[in-house]
Parts: sequence; C-alpha cells; structure tokens
Amino acid sequence: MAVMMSAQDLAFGYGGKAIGQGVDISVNSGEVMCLMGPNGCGKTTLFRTLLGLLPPLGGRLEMRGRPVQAYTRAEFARHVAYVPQAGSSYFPFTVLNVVMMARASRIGTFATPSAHDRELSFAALDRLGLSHLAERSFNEISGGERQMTLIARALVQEAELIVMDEPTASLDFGNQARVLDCINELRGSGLSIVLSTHDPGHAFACADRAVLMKQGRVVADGSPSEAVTPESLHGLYGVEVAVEFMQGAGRSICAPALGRFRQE
Ligand SMILES: Nc1ncnc2c1ncn2[C@@H]1O[C@H](COP(=O)(O)OP(=O)(O)OP(=O)(O)O)[C@@H](O)[C@H]1O
Repeated sequence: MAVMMSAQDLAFGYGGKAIGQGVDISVNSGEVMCLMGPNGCGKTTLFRTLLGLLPPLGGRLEMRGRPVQAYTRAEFARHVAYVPQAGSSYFPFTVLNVVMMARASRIGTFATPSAHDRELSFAALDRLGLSHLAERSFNEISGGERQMTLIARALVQEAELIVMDEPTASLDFGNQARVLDCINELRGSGLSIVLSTHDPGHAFACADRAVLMKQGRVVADGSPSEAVTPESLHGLYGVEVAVEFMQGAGRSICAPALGRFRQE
C-alpha cells in the first residue's frame, strides 16, 4: 500500500516549545486512522503540523515522499483537505457556496466557479444526503448538518487525504452515527482519512488503524483490536474501561466501568 503521509521522529509544538516528540506515524493510501488521547495531549497541535500550518520542530514530515514544507499552500490543498469542528458559524453564505469555496484550490482563489464546480459541489452535498439544504444559509442549519457540509466541502477539494478534527464532537447520537457511516463510505472509495475522537469505540466503528497519544508521544499504534484494549485505555485515561464485542452493533464498543462496577 502506498504511503500517503509519514512522520519520522517528529517533534511539534508552538514557538520552539515542543508539545510532542519522537512521533513515528504513517498514513497509507485508502486507510482510516483514528487518533485518540486525553485533553491537551497534543492531537490538534499534531494535526496543525500535519496540515503544514505549524512548522515541525524536528524530525521528518513527508507527503507522498516529499517534505510537507516543500509544497505551496495551493499545491498542498490539492492533496490534503481539513474538516474543522463545525462549532458555531459566522459564514453568511449558502450551504452550496460554502462547499463551492473549497474549489478555490483547483481553480485559483480569485477565479469564478464554473458550472462544473457547481455541479461537483451539488453532487458532494447529494452524496451526503444534504442536497435539500443547498440554498439554505450555513448559519441556519444544525450543528450536525454543518459538520456534514464541511465534509462535503473537503470532498470537492478532491484531496487524497482528509484530516478531521473531532468530527463527531457536539453531535447528537444520530448525527454521530451518520458521520461515522459517511467515513466508512469514503473509506471504501480509496480516500485516506485521519480523524481524532474522544470515543475509543469510534476506532472499531470506522478505522483501520488506531493511534493512542499521551503527553505528545505515541503509546500504541495498530489495528483497533490490537491498540484499543482495557489496558491501553486505562494507561491513556486512568479509568477502567470495558472493551467488548456487541453482537447487535457488529463491532466492539468501549464503556467506562463506573464506581458501581469497580466494587463488584
Ligand atoms: N497556540 C498555542 N500556543 C501555545 N500552546 C498551545 C497553543 N494551543 C494549544 N497549546 C497547548 O498545547 C498543548 C496541546 O494542546 P492541543 O490542543 O494540541 O491538545 P488536544 O489533544 O487537541 O486537546 P483536546 O482533546 O482538549 O482538544 C496544551 O497544553 C495546550 O495548552
């Protein structure tokens, strides 16, 4: 399998101060990697570095065998798309226009989108079941719809790798499932995806690889069943966690064992 992005002995952080170091990870073509770790362990800082927004403080970071810093922003955007957390929105644009804006990396920032760009944007919305929202204001749709719109936006960028920062954060149960389903569908189409999550069960739901990070260092990296275990999760979060296969869901799920269970 071709390596899409790789980091070797990567150190990353802000203003010369390392938040993480000694990170060796690689994302293969068509692979979904799920990154997890406690608050403040450095997930977002690592993502900013992978996205070329922060310069590496040490080590090597390559996209398709070429240092990330050697790419121009426009060139890089043709390979890598970013899905930020939807949060609150201040985009006074229609959903279709928010998606279409991502075509800028293909057509030039100041070029006018063509009928083809419009068609592609509409098709991406349709693929995620959002076409009925195309003319609605991005400010006036729900958080889940916004998150899915941002995924559609990443798709029209036609990148090979999509980096998603906690794509299920603040989504209700149904929308979390829709986003995970959507990631699974994209995974089948050959795209590489790196996502972060606070629910280790998401690794079983949609990932080929799980990477566990603590205090800026990778402490486990493997298939979800190798890397996500009661022991590794206890080491990561300091709580007892049950990791069990659930027949009805067709995959393993993770649930913290609360006080009542600990005493049994
Ligand atoms: N702009 C910044 N300048 C300096 N330090 C920062 C900056 N942003 C974050 N940090 C620090 O870097 C560390 C890692 O933060 P980061 O946001 O990468 O963690 P995270 O794993 O994404 O956390 P969370 O799960 O809470 O989102 C934290 O100690 C944080 O205080």
